[in-house]
Amino acid sequence: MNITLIGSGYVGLVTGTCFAELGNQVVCLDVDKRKIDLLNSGGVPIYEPGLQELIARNAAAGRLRFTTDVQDAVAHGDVLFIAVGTPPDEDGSADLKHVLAVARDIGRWMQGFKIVVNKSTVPVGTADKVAQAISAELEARGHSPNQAGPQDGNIPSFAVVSNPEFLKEGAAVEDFMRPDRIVIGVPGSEAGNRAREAMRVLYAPFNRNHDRTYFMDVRSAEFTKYAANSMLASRISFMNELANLAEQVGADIEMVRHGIGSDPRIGFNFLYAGVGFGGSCFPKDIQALIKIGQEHNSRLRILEAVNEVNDRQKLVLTDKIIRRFGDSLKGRHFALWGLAFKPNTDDMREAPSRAIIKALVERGATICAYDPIATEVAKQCLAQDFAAAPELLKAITYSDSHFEALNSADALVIVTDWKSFKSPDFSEVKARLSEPLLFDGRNLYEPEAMAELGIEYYGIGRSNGHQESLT
Ligand SMILES: NC(=O)C1=CN([C@@H]2O[C@H](COP(=O)(O)OP(=O)(O)OC[C@H]3O[C@@H](n4cnc5c(N)ncnc54)[C@H](O)[C@@H]3O)[C@@H](O)[C@H]2O)C=CC1
Ligand SMILES: O=C(O)[C@H]1O[C@H](OP(=O)(O)OP(=O)(O)OC[C@H]2O[C@@H](n3ccc(=O)[nH]c3=O)[C@H](O)[C@@H]2O)[C@H](O)[C@@H](O)[C@@H]1O
Repeated sequence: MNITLIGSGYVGLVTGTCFAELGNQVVCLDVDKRKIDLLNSGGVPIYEPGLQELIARNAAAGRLRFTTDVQDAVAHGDVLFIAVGTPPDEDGSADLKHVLAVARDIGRWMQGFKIVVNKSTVPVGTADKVAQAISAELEARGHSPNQAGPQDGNIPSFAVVSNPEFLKEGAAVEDFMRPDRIVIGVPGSEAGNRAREAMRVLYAPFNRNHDRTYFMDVRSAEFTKYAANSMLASRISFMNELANLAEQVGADIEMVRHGIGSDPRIGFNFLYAGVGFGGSCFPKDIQALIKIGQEHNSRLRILEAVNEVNDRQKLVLTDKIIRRFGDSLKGRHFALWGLAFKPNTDDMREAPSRAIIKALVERGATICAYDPIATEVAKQCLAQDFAAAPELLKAITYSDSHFEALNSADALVIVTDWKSFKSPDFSEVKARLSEPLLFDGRNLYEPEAMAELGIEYYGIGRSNGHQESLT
């Protein structure tokens, strides 16, 4: 099948590359010329395990190409995926300017029948707005908009489908290739029926052992995406809130996690307490759903709390540091392991490390940070964060060795749960730190083991560390 991905970021690039891997002819379009030039010269603009090899293989096989030429990209695809960003507007609602710009581009250039697929995360009702934007362009070209069904091959007609994406960064290729489910919302029309059949064929390779596809109406598909992210984020904030209470009552959240996760109705996934959720999606999607609720006079109180708890949680580790050292951290130096919002990605969007670094540096501390992948992206993001006080940036240095980052630090602060942090040589850690002191925002280690090693250890929700000495 001929497929076009409009927007070649985390979702567009992974989706396009994976469809090419399955034998489709794929064009990835982006407005960012630097991104496309980089892709055309064999580079990959994001870090995602396995992606580079897949891109190289499929580009070499002639199944995958990259362009900034909208007309060419729209002409190529029988299926046009919209995979552009939907960032939060000032009031928290999803900003659809990129999605609607793409819809207009499609309407401006399309010939014949096109299946337009919203893969971006968008509010309920967006498919209708996309259809209106395409129709307006078609009318401007002198065509009467025809969503009903293509009788003549050259007359522009289309169906707008919702196919939200559930992949996780850091495991995007794996998640895309082995999805739990494929949600497809199709309109109830002749064009919709044709789109449904095309989507069934496109996704057939994922359904060989059992059918994972859920066909539904467009609005339910759009809503499903927000519901899934909201449910996952709620679990995390719930566990974080319980972790904070566990410290007060002398319980260990890791024990509690095992105790509840073993109930299959609850399950073990997404029950890890930590420094709060970050990334480009949970924070913005929750805000967007809250906003949708407000607009429909249906306030989502639980989600409001999920966000509030998360904002607070990003500073829980800093609070522990302040309680240990006092409010001024002038003269204190910290080693910080992990900048990315989660392991296996270089994505720094809404990363808890940004809030933690800001809070420490504003109190006078200096930091040496190490991240296996995200350092370069982090430097750019932190430059933005400190735009109003650029002199504070000097307080942050970076190391390309996690051990060297420890040298002469007053404590080690762990923010991201990269695998390579899980079993460090603790004698080396102790030798390099000026004090054997560890603030672990991801509960990577056991408090008892740390005590045996003579390391003063503070986790999240762990009563049997040194938490009591902070209160
Ligand atoms: N990042 C993730 O893990 C997931 C993201 N999503 C959703 O997918 C959407 C895309 O997210 P990401 O891929 O992370 O965004 P991204 O920011 O990495 O990529 C978006 C790309 O679209 C391009 N773009 C913007 N306007 C354009 C236009 N008019 N024509 C062509 N290209 C244009 C940008 O230059 C950028 O390269 C969002 O709605 C997001 O919520 C959904 C599931 C997972
Ligand atoms: O819509 C999206 O963009 C995506 O958002 C999330 O994926 P992602 O943000 O890439 O990463 P997650 O693995 O979900 O982690 C999000 C944040 O939650 C944190 N987290 C996750 C799990 C957990 O138990 N505890 C916890 O604090 C992570 O550290 C990270 O900061 C969802 O998991 C994907 O299904 C969805 O497609």
